[in-house]
Amino acid sequence: MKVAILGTGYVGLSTGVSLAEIGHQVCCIDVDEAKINQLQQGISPIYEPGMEEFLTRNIAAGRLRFTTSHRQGVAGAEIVILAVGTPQREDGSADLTYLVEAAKDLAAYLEQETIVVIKSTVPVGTNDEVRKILEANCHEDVSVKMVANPEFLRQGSALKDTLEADRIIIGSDHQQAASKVKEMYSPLKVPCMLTSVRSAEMIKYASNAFLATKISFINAVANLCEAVGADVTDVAKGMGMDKRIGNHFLNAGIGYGGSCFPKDVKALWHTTRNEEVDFGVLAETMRINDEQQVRLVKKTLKRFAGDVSGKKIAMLGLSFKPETDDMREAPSIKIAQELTKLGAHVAAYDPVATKNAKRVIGESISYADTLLEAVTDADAVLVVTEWQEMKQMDIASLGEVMKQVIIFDGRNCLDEEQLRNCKNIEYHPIGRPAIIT
Ligand SMILES: NC(=O)c1ccc[n+]([C@@H]2O[C@H](COP(=O)([O-])OP(=O)(O)OC[C@H]3O[C@@H](n4cnc5c(N)ncnc54)[C@H](O)[C@@H]3O)[C@@H](O)[C@H]2O)c1
Ligand SMILES: O=c1ccn([C@@H]2O[C@H](COP(=O)(O)OP(=O)(O)O[C@H]3O[C@H](CO)[C@@H](O)[C@H](O)[C@H]3O)[C@@H](O)[C@H]2O)c(=O)[nH]1
Repeated sequence: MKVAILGTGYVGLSTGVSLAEIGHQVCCIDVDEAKINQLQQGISPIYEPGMEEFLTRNIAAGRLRFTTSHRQGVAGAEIVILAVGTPQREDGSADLTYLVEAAKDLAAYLEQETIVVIKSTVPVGTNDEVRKILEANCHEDVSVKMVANPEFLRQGSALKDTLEADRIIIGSDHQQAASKVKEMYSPLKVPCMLTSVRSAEMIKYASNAFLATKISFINAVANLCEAVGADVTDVAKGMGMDKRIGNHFLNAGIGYGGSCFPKDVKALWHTTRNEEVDFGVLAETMRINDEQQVRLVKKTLKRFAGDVSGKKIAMLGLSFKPETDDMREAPSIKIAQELTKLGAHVAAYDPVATKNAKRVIGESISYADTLLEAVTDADAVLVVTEWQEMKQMDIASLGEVMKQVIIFDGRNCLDEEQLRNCKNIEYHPIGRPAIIT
């Protein structure tokens, strides 16, 4: 099938290479010339495991190409997928500016049989609004066929999530269009659910809000565990053994970040307010998350009797999760700001996100080239992102370089056995008893 994709971000690019991989002829379009230049050479503008191999293989096979020209990219496409960003506005609602622009860019090149798929995360009713824009700007003979097809991939495992998704949601009021989109995905052998456009749009927000709520719930349980002397890791394991609860997304830590959960919970909250529907749990989810993101700062401050000024704090991890260089809404941002405000000197290390972090956090903190450089002479270590490198660090040798080995683990990711075998360390996880040797 001939497919065009507008937007080569995490979603557009992952979708593009995956559809090429299963045999479709894919053209990815982006307004960002620098991105397209890189992609044409098989270079991925984002850090995503496996992406460059997929790019190189499919470009070489002639199934994948990149352009800045909407006309060239869309010409002859049976399916056009919109995967542009839908960031949040000041008031928390979804900003649809890019989507509206993309629809206008696309409209003139729509052909009679083209199906338009919205993959971006959009508030309920957006497909109908985009249809109106397309109808107002396309050739008069074209009858616009829309399909809502939200995306559920996670950054860091985007390709695996796309190729081995749990489900594909196809929302359309046009049966033939829905069947065609189902056929496009058929080589993946992933269950497809056909539904209405509005239900498809809602499924995306409800899923993200539910997962975010699960995280805030377990973080609140973690804080309670600390107060009453229980261990949240065991509590989550015991809860998760109940199939009705499930063991996924019950890792307590320093809250959710990233380009999706924070903005999507806010956008859904905004919709509930507009519709005057009471959904207070969303407000609590956001409130708990805001507090949880600075939990490590509070713990550090308490440990140093309320004064961290002049202390060197090593911050291990900057990206919002491992295996990505994305800094959007990463807890590291708030942690760096708060510690700096308190007069601490933060030395941060991340295997891939430093370049992006410098743009977001700026020069108020220092950036180490290695983990060892960050922890040398530090008064405390904060584990902020659970990269493999952090999980595998040699805790026993920290004593040789740090002033004193005090570790605050915001992801509960360090090896307990190793910690217990080390001498003269203090280890403070989230929602679990401290280990002091
Ligand atoms: N990032 C994720 O993990 C993820 C997962 C599922 C869903 N989503 C949703 O998917 C959408 C895209 O997210 P993303 O993270 O890939 O965004 P992104 O910001 O990484 O990429 C969007 C791309 O669209 C391009 N673009 C903007 N206007 C354009 C136009 N008129 N024509 C062509 N290209 C244009 C931009 O230059 C950019 O490269 C959002 O709605 C997001 O909420 C994201
Ligand atoms: O048990 C958990 C699981 C996740 N997180 C945090 O939650 C955030 C989001 O993690 P994750 O969901 O793995 O990454 P995303 O790439 O943001 O993916 C989410 O957002 C995407 C965009 O909408 C959706 O497509 C995915 O299904 C959804 O998982 C990160 O800060 C994680 O550290 C936790 O704190 N505890």
